[in-house]
Amino acid sequence: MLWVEKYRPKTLKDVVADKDILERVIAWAKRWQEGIPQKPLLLGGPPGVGKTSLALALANTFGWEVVELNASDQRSWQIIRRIVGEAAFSETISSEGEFLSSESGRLKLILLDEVDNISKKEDFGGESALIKLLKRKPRQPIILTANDPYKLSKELRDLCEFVQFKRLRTDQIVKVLERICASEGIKADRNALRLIAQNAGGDLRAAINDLQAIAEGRREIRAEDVVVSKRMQETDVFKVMQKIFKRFDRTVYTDAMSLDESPEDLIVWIDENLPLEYEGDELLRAYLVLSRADMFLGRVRRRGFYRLWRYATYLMTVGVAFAKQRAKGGFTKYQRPNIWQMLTLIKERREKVRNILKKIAKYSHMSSKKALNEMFFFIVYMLRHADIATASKISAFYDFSEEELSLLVGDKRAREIKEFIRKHGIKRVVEEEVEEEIFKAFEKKVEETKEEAEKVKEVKVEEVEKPEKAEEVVKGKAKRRRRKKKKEKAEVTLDKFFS
Ligand SMILES: Nc1ncnc2c1ncn2[C@@H]1O[C@H](COP(=O)(O)OP(=O)(O)OP(=O)(O)O)[C@@H](O)[C@H]1O
Repeated sequence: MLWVEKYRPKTLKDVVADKDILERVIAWAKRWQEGIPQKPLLLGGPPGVGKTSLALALANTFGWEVVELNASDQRSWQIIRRIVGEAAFSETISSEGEFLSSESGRLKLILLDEVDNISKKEDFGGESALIKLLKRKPRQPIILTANDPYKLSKELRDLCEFVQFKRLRTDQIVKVLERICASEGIKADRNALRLIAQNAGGDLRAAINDLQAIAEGRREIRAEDVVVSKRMQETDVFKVMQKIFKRFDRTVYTDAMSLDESPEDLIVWIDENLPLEYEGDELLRAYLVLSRADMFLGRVRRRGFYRLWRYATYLMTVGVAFAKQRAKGGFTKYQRPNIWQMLTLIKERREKVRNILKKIAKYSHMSSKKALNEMFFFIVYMLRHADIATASKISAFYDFSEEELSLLVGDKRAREIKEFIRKHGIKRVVEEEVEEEIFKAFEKKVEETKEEAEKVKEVKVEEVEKPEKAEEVVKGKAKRRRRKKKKEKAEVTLDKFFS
Protein backbone atom coordinates (compact mmCIF):
# COMPACT_ATOMS: atom_id res chain seq x y z
CA MET A 1 0.00 0.00 0.00
CA LEU A 2 1.15 3.50 -0.65
CA TRP A 3 2.43 5.19 2.44
CA VAL A 4 0.86 8.53 1.62
CA GLU A 5 -2.51 6.85 1.94
CA LYS A 6 -1.54 4.47 4.73
CA TYR A 7 -0.32 7.39 6.83
CA ARG A 8 -2.92 9.93 5.86
CA PRO A 9 -3.98 11.55 9.13
CA LYS A 10 -7.08 9.95 10.56
CA THR A 11 -7.91 12.65 13.06
CA LEU A 12 -6.96 16.25 13.60
CA LYS A 13 -4.22 15.46 16.05
CA ASP A 14 -2.32 13.59 13.32
CA VAL A 15 -2.31 16.62 11.03
CA VAL A 16 0.81 18.73 11.11
CA ALA A 17 -0.52 22.29 11.06
CA ASP A 18 -0.13 25.60 12.78
CA LYS A 19 -2.16 25.95 15.95
CA ASP A 20 -4.17 28.90 14.68
CA ILE A 21 -5.20 27.05 11.54
CA LEU A 22 -6.41 24.12 13.62
CA GLU A 23 -8.29 26.41 15.99
CA ARG A 24 -10.01 28.22 13.14
CA VAL A 25 -11.22 25.11 11.37
CA ILE A 26 -12.33 23.46 14.58
CA ALA A 27 -14.33 26.57 15.53
CA TRP A 28 -15.87 26.55 12.05
CA ALA A 29 -16.84 22.90 12.36
CA LYS A 30 -18.27 23.39 15.84
CA ARG A 31 -20.57 26.14 14.63
CA TRP A 32 -21.85 23.80 11.94
CA GLN A 33 -22.43 21.20 14.63
CA GLU A 34 -24.52 23.73 16.51
CA GLY A 35 -26.63 24.25 13.42
CA ILE A 36 -25.18 27.61 12.46
CA PRO A 37 -24.34 27.56 8.74
CA GLN A 38 -20.92 28.98 7.92
CA LYS A 39 -19.24 30.33 4.83
CA PRO A 40 -17.35 27.61 2.94
CA LEU A 41 -13.72 27.25 3.91
CA LEU A 42 -11.19 27.96 1.22
CA LEU A 43 -7.93 26.18 2.02
CA GLY A 44 -5.15 27.63 -0.07
CA GLY A 45 -1.51 26.62 -0.29
CA PRO A 46 1.10 24.55 -2.12
CA PRO A 47 0.59 20.87 -2.95
CA GLY A 48 1.14 18.18 -0.35
CA VAL A 49 0.90 20.34 2.76
CA GLY A 50 -2.22 18.72 4.14
CA LYS A 51 -5.18 20.74 2.87
CA THR A 52 -7.14 17.66 1.82
CA SER A 53 -5.88 15.71 4.82
CA LEU A 54 -7.06 18.41 7.19
CA ALA A 55 -10.51 18.48 5.60
CA LEU A 56 -10.84 14.68 5.77
CA ALA A 57 -9.53 14.51 9.33
CA LEU A 58 -11.95 17.23 10.36
CA ALA A 59 -14.89 15.31 8.91
CA ASN A 60 -13.67 12.17 10.57
CA THR A 61 -13.25 13.85 13.93
CA PHE A 62 -16.79 15.25 13.81
CA GLY A 63 -18.31 12.14 12.27
CA TRP A 64 -19.39 13.83 9.04
CA GLU A 65 -19.92 12.10 5.75
CA VAL A 66 -17.63 13.30 2.99
CA VAL A 67 -18.31 13.81 -0.67
CA GLU A 68 -14.95 14.41 -2.34
CA LEU A 69 -15.05 16.03 -5.74
CA ASN A 70 -12.65 17.60 -8.16
CA ALA A 71 -13.50 21.03 -9.51
CA SER A 72 -11.92 20.50 -12.90
CA ASP A 73 -13.86 17.32 -13.53
CA GLN A 74 -17.17 17.99 -15.22
CA ARG A 75 -18.65 14.91 -13.59
CA SER A 76 -18.22 16.54 -10.21
CA TRP A 77 -20.61 19.22 -11.23
CA GLN A 78 -23.37 16.77 -11.95
CA ILE A 79 -22.83 15.34 -8.51
CA ILE A 80 -22.76 18.76 -6.91
CA ARG A 81 -25.96 19.62 -8.72
CA ARG A 82 -27.47 16.45 -7.33
CA ILE A 83 -26.24 17.09 -3.84
CA VAL A 84 -27.25 20.68 -4.11
CA GLY A 85 -30.73 19.47 -4.89
CA GLU A 86 -30.76 16.76 -2.30
CA ALA A 87 -28.67 17.86 0.54
CA ALA A 88 -26.56 20.94 0.56
CA PHE A 89 -29.18 23.55 0.09
CA SER A 90 -32.53 21.99 0.73
CA GLU A 91 -32.31 21.32 4.41
CA THR A 92 -34.95 22.59 6.71
CA ILE A 93 -34.87 23.94 10.19
CA SER A 94 -36.93 21.81 12.52
CA SER A 95 -39.60 23.26 14.77
CA GLU A 96 -37.09 23.34 17.62
CA GLY A 97 -34.88 25.43 15.44
CA GLU A 98 -32.47 22.56 15.07
CA PHE A 99 -30.62 22.15 11.83
CA LEU A 100 -31.55 18.98 10.00
CA SER A 101 -28.90 17.53 7.81
CA SER A 102 -28.69 14.56 5.43
CA GLU A 103 -30.96 11.52 5.71
CA SER A 104 -28.52 9.80 8.03
CA GLY A 105 -28.75 12.79 10.34
CA ARG A 106 -25.06 13.49 9.78
CA LEU A 107 -23.65 16.55 8.16
CA LYS A 108 -22.24 15.98 4.73
CA LEU A 109 -18.97 17.72 3.95
CA ILE A 110 -18.57 18.63 0.31
CA LEU A 111 -14.86 18.72 -0.43
CA LEU A 112 -14.16 20.38 -3.75
CA ASP A 113 -10.52 20.05 -4.73
CA GLU A 114 -8.44 22.17 -7.08
CA VAL A 115 -10.91 25.02 -7.46
CA ASP A 116 -8.13 27.11 -8.98
CA ASN A 117 -8.36 24.88 -12.05
CA ILE A 118 -11.96 25.75 -12.48
CA SER A 119 -12.95 27.11 -15.84
CA LYS A 120 -13.45 30.85 -16.11
CA LYS A 121 -16.07 30.33 -18.78
CA GLU A 122 -19.72 30.96 -18.27
CA ASP A 123 -20.73 27.33 -18.69
CA PHE A 124 -21.94 25.08 -15.94
CA GLY A 125 -19.01 23.91 -13.94
CA GLY A 126 -17.29 27.25 -14.27
CA GLU A 127 -16.43 29.77 -11.61
CA SER A 128 -19.61 31.72 -12.09
CA ALA A 129 -21.67 28.60 -11.46
CA LEU A 130 -19.79 28.03 -8.23
CA ILE A 131 -20.37 31.62 -7.18
CA LYS A 132 -24.07 31.20 -7.87
CA LEU A 133 -24.16 28.04 -5.78
CA LEU A 134 -22.33 29.61 -2.88
CA LYS A 135 -24.58 32.66 -2.92
CA ARG A 136 -27.47 30.38 -2.16
CA LYS A 137 -25.96 29.95 1.30
CA PRO A 138 -25.24 26.23 1.37
CA ARG A 139 -26.64 24.35 4.30
CA GLN A 140 -23.92 21.74 4.33
CA PRO A 141 -20.30 22.40 5.14
CA ILE A 142 -18.21 22.97 2.04
CA ILE A 143 -14.44 23.04 1.87
CA LEU A 144 -12.65 24.22 -1.25
CA THR A 145 -8.94 23.67 -1.80
CA ALA A 146 -6.68 25.58 -4.16
CA ASN A 147 -2.95 25.73 -4.79
CA ASP A 148 -3.24 29.27 -6.00
CA PRO A 149 -6.31 30.93 -4.49
CA TYR A 150 -5.37 34.24 -6.10
CA LYS A 151 -6.30 32.77 -9.45
CA LEU A 152 -9.88 32.86 -8.22
CA SER A 153 -11.96 35.98 -8.51
CA LYS A 154 -12.24 38.23 -5.50
CA GLU A 155 -15.99 37.67 -5.55
CA LEU A 156 -15.49 33.95 -5.03
CA ARG A 157 -12.84 34.44 -2.37
CA ASP A 158 -15.11 36.83 -0.50
CA LEU A 159 -17.81 34.21 -0.35
CA CYS A 160 -15.44 31.94 1.57
CA GLU A 161 -13.46 31.97 4.76
CA PHE A 162 -9.90 31.88 3.55
CA VAL A 163 -7.27 29.80 5.33
CA GLN A 164 -3.72 30.02 4.01
CA PHE A 165 -1.39 27.00 4.36
CA LYS A 166 2.36 27.37 4.19
CA ARG A 167 4.98 24.94 2.95
CA LEU A 168 5.91 22.56 5.74
CA ARG A 169 9.26 23.10 7.38
CA THR A 170 12.01 20.52 7.00
CA ASP A 171 11.85 19.61 10.70
CA GLN A 172 8.08 19.07 10.48
CA ILE A 173 8.57 16.77 7.50
CA VAL A 174 11.42 14.90 9.18
CA LYS A 175 9.19 14.25 12.18
CA VAL A 176 6.52 12.62 10.02
CA LEU A 177 9.13 10.59 8.14
CA GLU A 178 10.58 9.39 11.45
CA ARG A 179 7.15 8.34 12.61
CA ILE A 180 6.59 6.37 9.42
CA CYS A 181 10.00 4.69 9.63
CA ALA A 182 9.32 3.71 13.22
CA SER A 183 6.03 2.11 12.39
CA GLU A 184 7.49 0.35 9.32
CA GLY A 185 10.35 -0.97 11.45
CA ILE A 186 12.95 0.86 9.38
CA LYS A 187 16.09 2.22 10.96
CA ALA A 188 16.75 5.58 9.37
CA ASP A 189 19.67 7.91 9.65
CA ARG A 190 18.42 11.41 10.50
CA ASN A 191 20.60 12.93 7.79
CA ALA A 192 19.01 10.71 5.17
CA LEU A 193 15.58 11.86 6.26
CA ARG A 194 16.73 15.48 6.26
CA LEU A 195 17.96 15.08 2.68
CA ILE A 196 14.64 13.66 1.59
CA ALA A 197 12.77 16.39 3.45
CA GLN A 198 14.87 19.19 2.02
CA ASN A 199 14.50 17.87 -1.47
CA ALA A 200 10.71 17.79 -1.12
CA GLY A 201 10.58 21.56 -0.75
CA GLY A 202 7.84 21.63 1.85
CA ASP A 203 5.70 19.03 0.10
CA LEU A 204 5.09 16.21 2.55
CA ARG A 205 3.42 14.00 -0.01
CA ALA A 206 6.52 14.13 -2.20
CA ALA A 207 8.74 13.39 0.81
CA ILE A 208 6.69 10.35 1.83
CA ASN A 209 6.71 9.06 -1.75
CA ASP A 210 10.48 9.46 -1.98
CA LEU A 211 10.95 7.77 1.37
CA GLN A 212 8.87 4.80 0.24
CA ALA A 213 10.79 4.50 -3.02
CA ILE A 214 14.11 4.62 -1.21
CA ALA A 215 13.02 2.26 1.57
CA GLU A 216 11.86 -0.38 -0.89
CA GLY A 217 13.58 -3.62 0.09
CA ARG A 218 15.60 -2.06 2.93
CA ARG A 219 15.48 -2.25 6.69
CA GLU A 220 17.92 0.59 7.10
CA ILE A 221 18.35 3.89 5.30
CA ARG A 222 21.61 5.80 5.33
CA ALA A 223 22.33 9.16 3.72
CA GLU A 224 24.23 7.44 0.88
CA ASP A 225 21.16 5.36 0.06
CA VAL A 226 19.22 8.46 -0.87
CA VAL A 227 21.57 8.80 -3.77
CA VAL A 228 22.45 5.16 -4.38
CA SER A 229 18.87 4.02 -4.62
CA LYS A 230 18.36 6.34 -7.54
CA ARG A 231 21.35 4.89 -9.32
CA MET A 232 20.24 1.30 -9.51
CA GLN A 233 19.11 -0.37 -12.63
CA GLU A 234 21.15 1.73 -14.96
CA THR A 235 21.75 -0.92 -17.56
CA ASP A 236 18.10 -1.78 -17.79
CA VAL A 237 17.17 1.82 -18.19
CA PHE A 238 19.63 2.06 -21.07
CA LYS A 239 17.95 -0.89 -22.75
CA VAL A 240 14.55 0.67 -22.34
CA MET A 241 15.77 3.94 -23.79
CA GLN A 242 17.29 2.18 -26.75
CA LYS A 243 13.98 0.50 -27.45
CA ILE A 244 12.07 3.76 -27.11
CA PHE A 245 14.34 5.88 -29.25
CA LYS A 246 15.40 3.40 -31.91
CA ARG A 247 12.45 1.10 -32.53
CA PHE A 248 8.69 0.94 -32.86
CA ASP A 249 7.99 -1.67 -30.27
CA ARG A 250 5.07 -1.52 -27.89
CA THR A 251 6.55 -4.11 -25.55
CA VAL A 252 8.80 -1.34 -24.24
CA TYR A 253 5.89 -0.41 -22.02
CA THR A 254 6.01 -3.72 -20.16
CA ASP A 255 9.80 -3.44 -19.95
CA ALA A 256 9.44 -0.04 -18.37
CA MET A 257 6.80 -1.24 -15.95
CA SER A 258 9.14 -3.93 -14.69
CA LEU A 259 11.95 -1.45 -14.04
CA ASP A 260 12.68 -0.45 -10.49
CA GLU A 261 12.73 3.17 -11.55
CA SER A 262 9.59 5.09 -10.80
CA PRO A 263 8.00 6.88 -13.74
CA GLU A 264 9.16 10.10 -12.08
CA ASP A 265 12.76 8.97 -12.56
CA LEU A 266 12.30 7.37 -15.93
CA ILE A 267 10.90 10.53 -17.42
CA VAL A 268 14.07 12.40 -16.41
CA TRP A 269 16.19 9.82 -18.22
CA ILE A 270 14.06 10.10 -21.33
CA ASP A 271 13.98 13.86 -21.14
CA GLU A 272 17.74 14.03 -20.79
CA ASN A 273 18.52 11.75 -23.73
CA LEU A 274 15.75 12.60 -26.14
CA PRO A 275 17.66 15.36 -27.94
CA LEU A 276 20.52 12.93 -28.63
CA GLU A 277 18.25 10.88 -30.86
CA TYR A 278 15.37 12.99 -32.10
CA GLU A 279 15.40 16.24 -33.98
CA GLY A 280 13.08 18.76 -35.56
CA ASP A 281 9.39 17.99 -35.50
CA GLU A 282 9.78 14.53 -34.04
CA LEU A 283 11.60 16.08 -31.10
CA LEU A 284 8.82 18.57 -30.63
CA ARG A 285 6.21 15.86 -30.88
CA ALA A 286 8.05 13.75 -28.35
CA TYR A 287 8.34 16.70 -25.95
CA LEU A 288 4.62 17.20 -26.20
CA VAL A 289 3.96 13.57 -25.37
CA LEU A 290 6.39 13.88 -22.49
CA SER A 291 4.68 16.98 -21.18
CA ARG A 292 1.41 15.04 -21.28
CA ALA A 293 3.03 12.25 -19.32
CA ASP A 294 4.39 14.82 -16.92
CA MET A 295 0.91 16.21 -16.38
CA PHE A 296 -0.27 12.77 -15.36
CA LEU A 297 2.65 12.48 -12.99
CA GLY A 298 1.63 15.83 -11.59
CA ARG A 299 -1.82 14.48 -10.87
CA VAL A 300 -0.30 11.48 -9.18
CA ARG A 301 1.78 13.73 -6.96
CA ARG A 302 -1.00 16.13 -6.21
CA ARG A 303 -3.83 13.72 -5.80
CA GLY A 304 -2.20 10.36 -5.29
CA PHE A 305 -3.97 8.77 -8.29
CA TYR A 306 -1.30 6.16 -8.67
CA ARG A 307 -3.05 4.30 -11.42
CA LEU A 308 -2.13 7.23 -13.64
CA TRP A 309 1.49 6.16 -13.31
CA ARG A 310 0.82 3.41 -15.77
CA TYR A 311 -0.66 5.79 -18.23
CA ALA A 312 2.20 8.22 -17.84
CA THR A 313 4.61 5.33 -18.40
CA TYR A 314 2.74 4.29 -21.51
CA LEU A 315 3.01 7.78 -22.92
CA MET A 316 6.66 8.28 -22.12
CA THR A 317 7.60 4.93 -23.67
CA VAL A 318 5.23 3.94 -26.48
CA GLY A 319 4.09 7.54 -27.03
CA VAL A 320 7.64 8.82 -27.42
CA ALA A 321 8.68 5.82 -29.52
CA PHE A 322 5.92 6.46 -31.99
CA ALA A 323 6.58 10.17 -32.15
CA LYS A 324 9.61 9.56 -34.35
CA GLN A 325 9.50 9.40 -38.13
CA ARG A 326 11.58 6.30 -38.65
CA ALA A 327 13.51 3.65 -36.75
CA LYS A 328 17.04 4.66 -35.86
CA GLY A 329 20.27 2.70 -36.10
CA GLY A 330 23.73 3.07 -34.69
CA PHE A 331 25.00 3.33 -31.18
CA THR A 332 24.16 6.25 -28.97
CA LYS A 333 25.96 6.93 -25.75
CA TYR A 334 23.16 7.82 -23.41
CA GLN A 335 23.80 10.04 -20.45
CA ARG A 336 22.85 9.45 -16.89
CA PRO A 337 21.12 12.50 -15.48
CA ASN A 338 22.90 14.12 -12.63
CA ILE A 339 21.56 12.81 -9.36
CA TRP A 340 20.32 16.10 -7.99
CA GLN A 341 18.81 16.82 -11.32
CA MET A 342 17.00 13.51 -11.00
CA LEU A 343 15.63 14.52 -7.68
CA THR A 344 14.66 18.04 -8.51
CA LEU A 345 14.37 18.49 -12.24
CA ILE A 346 10.92 17.11 -12.67
CA LYS A 347 9.55 19.32 -9.97
CA GLU A 348 11.31 22.37 -11.33
CA ARG A 349 10.36 21.62 -14.88
CA ARG A 350 6.76 21.17 -13.93
CA GLU A 351 6.86 24.42 -12.00
CA LYS A 352 8.36 26.19 -15.02
CA VAL A 353 5.90 24.67 -17.48
CA ARG A 354 3.12 25.67 -15.13
CA ASN A 355 4.38 29.25 -15.09
CA ILE A 356 4.68 29.28 -18.86
CA LEU A 357 1.13 28.01 -19.19
CA LYS A 358 -0.02 30.62 -16.71
CA LYS A 359 1.49 33.34 -18.86
CA ILE A 360 -0.04 31.94 -22.03
CA ALA A 361 -3.38 31.65 -20.24
CA LYS A 362 -3.14 35.17 -18.86
CA TYR A 363 -2.20 36.92 -22.08
CA SER A 364 -4.43 34.83 -24.32
CA HIS A 365 -7.32 34.99 -21.86
CA MET A 366 -7.92 31.29 -21.48
CA SER A 367 -7.61 28.56 -18.87
CA SER A 368 -4.24 26.87 -18.38
CA LYS A 369 -5.75 23.65 -19.63
CA LYS A 370 -6.83 25.32 -22.84
CA ALA A 371 -3.48 27.02 -23.09
CA LEU A 372 -1.84 23.60 -23.05
CA ASN A 373 -4.24 21.95 -25.42
CA GLU A 374 -4.62 24.72 -27.92
CA MET A 375 -1.78 27.18 -27.78
CA PHE A 376 1.31 25.62 -26.25
CA PHE A 377 2.33 23.52 -29.21
CA PHE A 378 1.98 26.34 -31.69
CA ILE A 379 3.74 28.86 -29.57
CA VAL A 380 6.66 26.50 -29.13
CA TYR A 381 6.60 25.79 -32.83
CA MET A 382 6.65 29.46 -33.69
CA LEU A 383 9.37 30.24 -31.19
CA ARG A 384 11.52 27.53 -32.73
CA HIS A 385 10.80 27.94 -36.39
CA ALA A 386 9.56 31.45 -37.08
CA ASP A 387 12.01 34.13 -38.13
CA ILE A 388 13.82 35.66 -35.21
CA ALA A 389 11.81 38.91 -35.31
CA THR A 390 8.47 37.10 -35.06
CA ALA A 391 9.74 34.72 -32.41
CA SER A 392 11.00 37.69 -30.40
CA LYS A 393 7.68 39.46 -30.70
CA ILE A 394 5.88 36.37 -29.48
CA SER A 395 8.29 35.93 -26.62
CA ALA A 396 7.88 39.57 -25.60
CA PHE A 397 4.13 39.27 -25.87
CA TYR A 398 4.03 36.36 -23.42
CA ASP A 399 6.73 37.93 -21.28
CA PHE A 400 8.83 34.74 -21.21
CA SER A 401 12.02 34.86 -19.21
CA GLU A 402 15.25 33.55 -20.72
CA GLU A 403 14.99 30.49 -18.48
CA GLU A 404 11.49 29.74 -19.70
CA LEU A 405 12.56 30.25 -23.28
CA SER A 406 15.46 27.84 -22.77
CA LEU A 407 13.04 25.18 -21.68
CA LEU A 408 10.90 25.73 -24.77
CA VAL A 409 13.50 26.22 -27.47
CA GLY A 410 16.89 25.33 -26.03
CA ASP A 411 19.60 27.62 -24.66
CA LYS A 412 21.01 28.81 -27.97
CA ARG A 413 17.77 29.96 -29.54
CA ALA A 414 16.64 31.43 -26.20
CA ARG A 415 19.80 33.56 -26.10
CA GLU A 416 19.29 34.67 -29.69
CA ILE A 417 15.72 35.69 -29.01
CA LYS A 418 16.58 37.59 -25.84
CA GLU A 419 19.48 39.26 -27.61
CA PHE A 420 17.20 40.35 -30.44
CA ILE A 421 14.62 41.70 -27.99
CA ARG A 422 17.29 43.70 -26.18
CA LYS A 423 18.92 45.01 -29.33
CA HIS A 424 15.67 46.14 -30.93
CA GLY A 425 13.99 47.21 -27.72
CA ILE A 426 10.96 45.02 -28.43
CA LYS A 427 8.11 45.62 -26.01
CA ARG A 428 4.82 43.85 -25.49
CA VAL A 429 2.58 44.87 -28.38
CA VAL A 430 -1.14 45.02 -28.90
CA GLU A 431 -2.63 41.63 -28.42
CA GLU A 432 -4.48 41.41 -31.71
CA GLU A 433 -1.34 41.87 -33.72
CA VAL A 434 0.57 38.98 -32.21
CA GLU A 435 -2.43 36.77 -31.77
CA GLU A 436 -3.31 37.15 -35.40
CA GLU A 437 0.16 36.04 -36.36
CA ILE A 438 0.00 33.06 -34.08
CA PHE A 439 -3.41 32.04 -35.31
CA LYS A 440 -2.39 32.35 -38.93
CA ALA A 441 0.53 30.04 -38.26
CA PHE A 442 -1.77 27.90 -36.20
CA GLU A 443 -4.12 27.29 -39.11
CA LYS A 444 -1.26 26.58 -41.46
CA LYS A 445 0.24 24.16 -38.99
CA VAL A 446 -3.06 22.38 -38.44
CA GLU A 447 -3.16 21.61 -42.14
CA GLU A 448 0.42 20.44 -42.20
CA THR A 449 -0.03 18.37 -39.07
CA LYS A 450 -3.02 16.63 -40.55
CA GLU A 451 -0.99 15.64 -43.56
CA GLU A 452 1.90 14.56 -41.41
CA ALA A 453 -0.32 12.59 -39.14
CA GLU A 454 -1.36 10.47 -42.07
CA LYS A 455 2.22 9.53 -42.57
CA VAL A 456 3.32 9.10 -39.02
CA LYS A 457 2.49 5.76 -37.51
CA GLU A 458 -0.59 5.79 -35.41
CA VAL A 459 -0.22 5.23 -31.72
CA LYS A 460 -3.29 3.82 -30.25
CA VAL A 461 -3.49 4.92 -26.70
CA GLU A 462 -6.23 2.84 -25.29
CA GLU A 463 -8.78 4.00 -22.86
CA VAL A 464 -7.90 7.56 -22.20
CA GLU A 465 -10.73 7.66 -19.73
CA LYS A 466 -9.54 4.55 -17.96
CA PRO A 467 -5.79 4.72 -18.03
CA GLU A 468 -5.41 1.84 -15.66
CA LYS A 469 -6.60 -0.36 -18.51
CA ALA A 470 -3.45 0.49 -20.43
CA GLU A 471 -1.54 -2.07 -18.47
CA GLU A 472 -4.23 -4.68 -18.69
CA VAL A 473 -4.20 -4.27 -22.42
CA VAL A 474 -0.69 -5.59 -22.41
CA LYS A 475 -1.77 -8.58 -20.44
CA GLY A 476 -3.40 -11.40 -22.33
CA LYS A 477 -6.69 -11.34 -20.51
CA ALA A 478 -7.54 -7.84 -21.50
CA LYS A 479 -6.23 -8.49 -24.97
CA ARG A 480 -8.80 -11.21 -25.55
CA ARG A 481 -11.54 -9.06 -24.15
CA ARG A 482 -10.38 -6.19 -26.26
CA ARG A 483 -10.42 -8.19 -29.45
CA LYS A 484 -14.02 -9.10 -28.77
CA LYS A 485 -15.12 -5.61 -28.04
CA LYS A 486 -12.76 -3.96 -30.44
CA LYS A 487 -15.42 -2.22 -32.40
CA GLU A 488 -17.08 -0.67 -29.42
CA LYS A 489 -13.93 0.71 -27.94
CA ALA A 490 -12.76 4.20 -28.51
CA GLU A 491 -9.25 4.54 -29.77
CA VAL A 492 -7.44 7.74 -29.43
CA THR A 493 -4.56 8.46 -31.70
CA LEU A 494 -1.50 10.51 -31.03
CA ASP A 495 -3.23 13.21 -33.00
CA LYS A 496 -5.36 13.83 -29.99
CA PHE A 497 -2.35 15.03 -28.12
CA PHE A 498 -1.55 17.56 -30.75
CA SER A 499 -5.05 18.80 -31.36
N1 LIG B 1 0.07 18.52 7.26
C1 LIG B 1 0.11 17.21 7.10
N2 LIG B 1 0.02 16.39 8.16
C2 LIG B 1 0.08 15.06 8.00
N3 LIG B 1 0.22 14.43 6.82
C3 LIG B 1 0.32 15.19 5.73
C4 LIG B 1 0.27 16.61 5.82
N4 LIG B 1 0.41 17.10 4.60
C5 LIG B 1 0.54 16.09 3.76
N5 LIG B 1 0.49 14.92 4.43
C6 LIG B 1 0.68 13.60 3.82
O1 LIG B 1 0.76 13.82 2.42
C7 LIG B 1 -0.35 13.25 1.74
C8 LIG B 1 -0.93 14.27 0.82
O2 LIG B 1 -1.44 15.38 1.52
P1 LIG B 1 -2.76 16.15 1.09
O3 LIG B 1 -3.49 15.41 0.01
O4 LIG B 1 -3.51 16.48 2.30
O5 LIG B 1 -2.11 17.44 0.50
P2 LIG B 1 -2.83 18.70 -0.14
O6 LIG B 1 -2.27 19.90 0.53
O7 LIG B 1 -4.30 18.55 -0.15
O8 LIG B 1 -2.25 18.65 -1.59
P3 LIG B 1 -2.96 19.02 -3.02
O9 LIG B 1 -3.06 20.52 -3.05
O10 LIG B 1 -1.97 18.52 -4.01
O11 LIG B 1 -4.25 18.31 -3.07
C9 LIG B 1 -1.32 12.81 2.82
O12 LIG B 1 -1.93 11.60 2.46
C10 LIG B 1 -0.45 12.63 4.04
O13 LIG B 1 0.07 11.33 4.04
